Amino acid sequence: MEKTIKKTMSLFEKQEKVKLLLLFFMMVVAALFETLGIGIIVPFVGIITNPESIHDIQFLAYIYDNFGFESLNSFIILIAMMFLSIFVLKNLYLLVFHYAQYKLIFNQELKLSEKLFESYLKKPYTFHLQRNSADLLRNITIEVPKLFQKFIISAFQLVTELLVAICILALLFLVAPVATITACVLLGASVFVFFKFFRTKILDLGKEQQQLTGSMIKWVKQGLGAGKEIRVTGRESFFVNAYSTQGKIIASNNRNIKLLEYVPRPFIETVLIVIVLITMVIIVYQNMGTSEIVSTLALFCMAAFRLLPSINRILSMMTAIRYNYPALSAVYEDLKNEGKQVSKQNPSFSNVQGEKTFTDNITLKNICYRYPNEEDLTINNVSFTIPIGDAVAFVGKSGAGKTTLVDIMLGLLAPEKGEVLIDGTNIKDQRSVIQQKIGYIPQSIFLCDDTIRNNVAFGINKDQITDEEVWRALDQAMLKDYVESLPAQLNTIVGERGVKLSGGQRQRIGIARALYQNPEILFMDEATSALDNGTEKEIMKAIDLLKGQKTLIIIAHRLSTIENCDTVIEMSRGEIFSVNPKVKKSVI
Ligand SMILES: Nc1ncnc2c1ncn2[C@@H]1O[C@H](COP(=O)(O)OP(=O)(O)OP(=O)(O)O)[C@@H](O)[C@H]1O
Repeated sequence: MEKTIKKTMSLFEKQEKVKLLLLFFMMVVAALFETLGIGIIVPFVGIITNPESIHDIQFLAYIYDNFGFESLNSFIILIAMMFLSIFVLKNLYLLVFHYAQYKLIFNQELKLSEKLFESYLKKPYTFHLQRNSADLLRNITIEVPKLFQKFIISAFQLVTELLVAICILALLFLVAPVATITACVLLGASVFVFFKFFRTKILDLGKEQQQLTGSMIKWVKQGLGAGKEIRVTGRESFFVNAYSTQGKIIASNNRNIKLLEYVPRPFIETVLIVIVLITMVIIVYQNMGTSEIVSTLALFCMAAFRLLPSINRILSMMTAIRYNYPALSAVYEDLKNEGKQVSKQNPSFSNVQGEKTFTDNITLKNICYRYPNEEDLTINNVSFTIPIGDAVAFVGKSGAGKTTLVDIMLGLLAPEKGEVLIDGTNIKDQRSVIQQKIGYIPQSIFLCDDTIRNNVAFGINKDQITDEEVWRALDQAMLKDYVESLPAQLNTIVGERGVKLSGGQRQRIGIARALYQNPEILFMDEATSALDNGTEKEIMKAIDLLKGQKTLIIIAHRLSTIENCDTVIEMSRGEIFSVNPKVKKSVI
């Protein structure tokens, strides 16, 4: 319990905790209002059954005597109006309270899902190598809402209901202590037995549900992601079956949890009927006067009327909290050790070619790298220096470690041993400068379902994009003529993952994207392999024009791509096999 509260609180910042505390006080007032609504039943019924009793209540007698009431009947109308006003006030307050509660909860939900999304984007690349994106998608879009709308709201409502129940029971205790104590013992024991029995089962169901939801998202993603291959080979049913296997277990779990939420209702109802009957017997045996018996019974019936849904809710809130606890764990684990949320403002962007930031060289010193959970080193003691302004090519058989080495130079993977220096400074220590000055063209380009302009000026605010620079980059990537021929030109939407473009056009958008920011160092990881020989030659010609202005680091399988490089480094099994080899087609 303490751990759960700590975990929950760690998701909120100081200011938000203050708001939560405020909400807690509002909750206490709400519970008092609820109790007041029930508590005033006793004097009200007492006055109706015995109007003369107003003379025994000092406050009412004062009003009756001093405000010119001529008959008890007109005074009873006033009392009824007061009674109604208290109820209206109570319900208005509850409306405001619920508004404040939902406002805080849903604002926090948005904040936390943003924080989680941001933290995933900023996690080291190795984190993403080890986690399935379906689980991350599930955490942001399903677990965070579940955490707030099911876990936290249930916790809030549980506290409110508990407070209401305690206040009502305290009120009952004042009127009829013996009957109330009997009721408390019976009710407490019933709730305890119920939970003792189903506690573990509920938590296990919650955990399984979370894992299965991730699996279902994974199968949908995989099925839709491989749409073309699936249609060609007619394997749709394989994916549908895999999806529905998980779905069936989810459906059966949902049925079980709904049943567990329902079971307490008839059970508690029976217990409460027994309690009311016992209470009546106790009251009758206590030899009270008729009016007292009627008003006490009215109080008990009203209390039972309010307590029954309250206790039902307490039980279903306890089930919901337990069932949705895994959502808290998932979000907490992924946000653990995250610092404060950073500003949503994009870092300033400049693609103006000015004075060079890097002037000397890029040096790799004794780099060793091992992928997480792997035994063998993928990169083994690699050292070399690339003078700034040079064009260097990495060649070697598939799996030799070229991409891994480039990922290390990009700062995506942190070496187990050794360091990458640019102009003598470790890249770790100049991260933001490097992000501005490095361009990277990967093997396959990720395109957003957006315009060509926004895909070239990727992740840059609209007001910072210059169309001339977009055209310049498209020109360098040999795509200007094509884009000019389109009716919407730069405003053309490329479709999801660029489906409205050819493979070569997609790749060229990626090249234009890297060139748009005028990088000083350009990494190309088989960037032109999807292009036909003619287009590749043209692009390489354009890239060759950048020689001297930019440092070019190229991984390529085609001889033609690297023929103008200053240095060719041949890799084999994670090591440098030779430098400037007589490149044969077989090694590339
Ligand atoms: N995330 C990973 N986890 C474990 N091993 C990996 C991972 N990524 C790559 N490897 C392994 O590291 C080795 C080097 O892979 P890398 O992608 O660097 O080779 P490459 O030379 O770029 O190959 P290619 O030319 O085919 O792209 C391979 O044996 C590969 O199986």
